[in-house]
Amino acid sequence: MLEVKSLTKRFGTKAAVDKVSFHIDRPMMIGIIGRSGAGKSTFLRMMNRLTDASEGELLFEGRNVLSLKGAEKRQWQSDCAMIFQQFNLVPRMDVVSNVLHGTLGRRSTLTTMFNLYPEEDIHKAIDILGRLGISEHAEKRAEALSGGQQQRVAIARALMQDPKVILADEPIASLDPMNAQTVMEALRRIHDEDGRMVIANLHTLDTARRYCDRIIGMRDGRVVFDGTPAQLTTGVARDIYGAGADFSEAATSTEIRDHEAVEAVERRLAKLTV
Ligand SMILES: Nc1ncnc2c1ncn2[C@@H]1O[C@H](COP(=O)(O)OP(=O)(O)OP(=O)(O)O)[C@@H](O)[C@H]1O
Repeated sequence: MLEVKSLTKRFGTKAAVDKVSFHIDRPMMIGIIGRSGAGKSTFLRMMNRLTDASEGELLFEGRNVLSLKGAEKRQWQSDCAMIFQQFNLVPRMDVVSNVLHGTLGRRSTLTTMFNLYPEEDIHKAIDILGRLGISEHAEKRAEALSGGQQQRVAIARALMQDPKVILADEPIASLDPMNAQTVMEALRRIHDEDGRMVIANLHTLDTARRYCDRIIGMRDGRVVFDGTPAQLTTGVARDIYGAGADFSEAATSTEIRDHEAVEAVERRLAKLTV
């Protein structure tokens, strides 16, 4: 289904992605983990052709997507929708119009300029918002929503393209733990219910373990781990993050904890001990 062979991207002499190879034979939810600069974003950007590869192959359903040009390349970009850490919505535009922007690839500039969307698309957008639990916000401006709700709008926009693959680049990095959980659950459901492949770059181990079927660990552009959540032991994680014996999983955790409450207690205790 997806075969990546010796995929490499160099910026000058530095290889940001260095001979990455792996094979995925069915739609799965895949987490790519690794510290900042490991090459995770560059990999996703090559996959949906935002960045050209320096070397290697990336085959999806037998087609080398790296050699696609023109209309075929645009079709591929529509087949593999991307969502980003910062949502990339139009803040002052209402939610449903933001979602309808997901159909831009197949519409003329004129109809887009005048916001002339077919009724069928409007119904589809509202149905998708309903699936993601945010249809009651359809008429609000995107900027009026919480981060987690905005990210679900971005997922809805991606779903308007009816993609085969969803690429999510740090989708929860800007969210608090509660919103992060809602967004990860939405991505998981899209995979489970629609059978779409989801590939998400994640900073945190516990999120990857909890939501993904397979985890790929990258370090300095290379794949240093490829396995199931159960195989991702603390020792392996230490290797992926290039950390020493003092490595603590908590440092990469998004577990729901009441941080503010803990900090408030710590501040109070600090005052008492002065
Ligand atoms: N356009 C670019 N020009 C030069 N170097 C780049 C460019 N894009 C990425 N890099 C370098 O490639 C390496 C991998 O970057 P990349 O953004 O893919 O890592 P990442 O694992 O996604 O990290 P982060 O989580 O911080 O985004 C880094 O050393 C980065 O500085």
